[in-house]
This record gives sequence, structure tokens and C-alpha cells, in this order.
Amino acid sequence: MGDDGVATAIELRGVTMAYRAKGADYTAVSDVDLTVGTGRFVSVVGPTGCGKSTVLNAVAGLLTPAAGQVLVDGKPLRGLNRKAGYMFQQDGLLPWKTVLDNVAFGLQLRGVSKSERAELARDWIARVGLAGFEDAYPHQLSGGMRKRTAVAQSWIGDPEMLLMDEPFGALDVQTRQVMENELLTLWTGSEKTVLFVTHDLDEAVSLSDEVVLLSAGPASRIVGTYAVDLPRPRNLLDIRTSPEFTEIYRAIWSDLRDEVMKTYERTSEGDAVGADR
Ligand SMILES: Nc1ncnc2c1ncn2[C@@H]1O[C@H](COP(=O)(O)OP(=O)(O)OP(=O)(O)O)[C@@H](O)[C@H]1O
Repeated sequence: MGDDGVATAIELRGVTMAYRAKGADYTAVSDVDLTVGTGRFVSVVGPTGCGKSTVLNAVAGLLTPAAGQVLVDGKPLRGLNRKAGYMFQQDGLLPWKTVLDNVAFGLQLRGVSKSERAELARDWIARVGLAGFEDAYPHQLSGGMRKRTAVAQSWIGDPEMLLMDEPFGALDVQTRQVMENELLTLWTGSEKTVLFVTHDLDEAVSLSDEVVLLSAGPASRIVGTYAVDLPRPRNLLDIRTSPEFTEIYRAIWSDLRDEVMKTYERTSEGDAVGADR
């Protein structure tokens, strides 16, 4: 339970993440403490290469901390985080499977019967606005439609939490805003916890309850946690022009800007992020 009385879904305690490359250790993030309340939408931002994906992969159980601990629902995470659904920048659609079979694939792996998974998949395909495309193959879909399929794929298993790594990064600006809006509509009232990684502060502020800022690497740490108390439901197509949005954005940007500059300085000095590996 956090200080605010909200149960804790994800907790990082003194987490340090290191990679071994070219015979040397590279510390990507160092001594990170992070608490994500159940049902909260929390984004992690920071300059390029600071370790955002590394933190997310630790919560996914894909990487093991060199020091510290990841807790999920209060229990130390061992192996894969099976309470989480995932969405990455590159969708994981299987090109030889139809939209229906791609959406139903996770249920198939869990042994759900064919008729039950087809029914659920049809329902999800309709919810993400793709009714009529059940038999289409990924190469027949636009970028936005592929993302909708990926959203259905990650939500169909009804995970407690969603781990998203720049899920809309590859989309054009308009499609991206539509998808962000739809993600919020889906999330509202779902009580699902979302940990969302993005390099785009605008996206982070628009979507989140809280934004966590990581410093320039190596050995990134958390510079600050910022509450985004914009009212919900939010219409992302309008919210970005509101004075409240601008105020929160500016406050975070003044800190993020410093970290971005450090990253550029290190890179231009030849001490690039990760260059000591
Ligand atoms: N498998 C790996 N082996 C060695 N170093 C790695 C590996 N994965 C990531 N790194 C390094 O760890 C640091 C953090 O990487 P990470 O991908 O977590 O950053 P990021 O903030 O998500 O980056 P971006 O904003 O560019 O997506 C970088 O310097 C990266 O080069």
C-alpha cells in the first residue's frame, strides 16, 4: 500500500540494471525506486538511451536486476511477469495469421477452446474498430489498423497491468493521437495499471496520472516524479492546447531539457551514452 492508500501494483526497490558488452559492464540504470499504484497510468520519460526500455523490461521480467528488487502486487518478481500484457513499438503480429488468429493467439497458447477464443477475438476486434477485417492478413492493414490489432492482442487476455514501450512511436501524428485517445477510452474504468515508456513528453503528459523522469545515462536515476492532475475523461485532440496542460508540460520539460542537453554533451564529447562498453 502506498502513502496515498492506493495499493501498489509495481514497485522497484533500489534497482540497478547492467549489461555486459565487449567484456565490460555497463550500468544502464542505478538505484531506481519507483512505485506504481494499482490502476494508475504512469509514464517514464527521459533522453534517448537513458534506460526507459531497460526499466520496462525489468518489470516484464525479461531482464534481471544486478541489484535491488522488482515487486509485482507486493511479491518479488521471479521469471516473466505473467500479470502483464505487452505492447512494443514493433507489433508482434504473425504475418501468416489472420487478424482473428493473431488476436486469439495468446488465448490459444493458454488452451482456451477454439470457439471461445474466436468469440472473444471477434468481440475485441469490434471494440478496436476492426469489425469486417477478421480474415485480413497483417500486410493488408494500415499502420493504425496493425496497432488496433496489437491493442486487441494485448487486452484480450485481460491482464492486470499493461507494459507499453513506445507503442505508437512509428505512427504518423494524426493516427497516433487517435490511437492514444482510443487507448484512454479503453483504459478508463478498466482498473488496469499501465506503465508506459515514451520519449515524447507531450504523449506522456496527455495520457498519464504521473510522469517519471529518468536522468541522462549511464547509471540513470530518477530525477523527478510529476503528478498530472488534468481532469478525466480527457479528449486528447483538445487537451494539448489547454493552459493547465502547458503548465505541467513546461515544468517537466525544464528538467527533461537539462537531461537531454547532458546526453548531447556526452555524445559530442565522444563520451556517448553507452560508449564505455
Ligand atoms: N542488450 C544490451 N546490451 C548492451 N547494452 C544495452 C543493451 N540494451 C540496452 N543497452 C544500453 O543500455 C542503455 C539504455 O538502453 P535503453 O534501450 O533501455 O534506453 P531507452 O531510454 O529506452 O532508449 P531510447 O529512448 O533510445 O529507446 C543504452 O545505452 C543502451 O545502449
